[in-house]
Amino acid sequence: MTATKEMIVAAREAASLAYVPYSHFPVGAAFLTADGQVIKGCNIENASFGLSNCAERTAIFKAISEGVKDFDALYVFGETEEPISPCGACRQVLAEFCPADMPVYLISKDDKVKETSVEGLLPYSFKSLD
Ligand SMILES: O=c1ccn([C@H]2C[C@H](O)[C@@H](CO)O2)c(=O)[nH]1
Ligand SMILES: [Zn+2]
Repeated sequence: MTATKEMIVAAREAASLAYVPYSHFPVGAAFLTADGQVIKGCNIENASFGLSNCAERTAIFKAISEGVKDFDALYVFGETEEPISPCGACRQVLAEFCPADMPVYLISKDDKVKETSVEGLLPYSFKSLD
């Protein structure tokens, strides 16, 4: 699988809705689902910093809460020089819901794309279900 222009644009668009008055660091995430839907999320911060939610978890929690669970790919965009690298919390949440070999495309501010996978982001992850 390779990254599509349309999905890179979707991840960038998702970042445009970020609520980031504290970090000023907008991030966007976009899932492509098996039935061709695009589900987007942005980071949403809070005055109580620890309550902030990353773009990746916003997107996946939106999907799961709408009954969408067949994911084909994830795109993550950040205003970074090199392709953005998701935090540990998001890696663990992705490992819960997405296939280990699902492609994850990480995108920089200049549209540099790094392809990895859910397992590539978090090898030997903790799971309590078989
Ligand atoms: O992959 C990432 C990395 C960081 N952030 C958010 C968390 C916080 O709002 C801001 C700065 O860390 O960026 C994301 O949403 N996704
Ligand atoms: Zn995160």
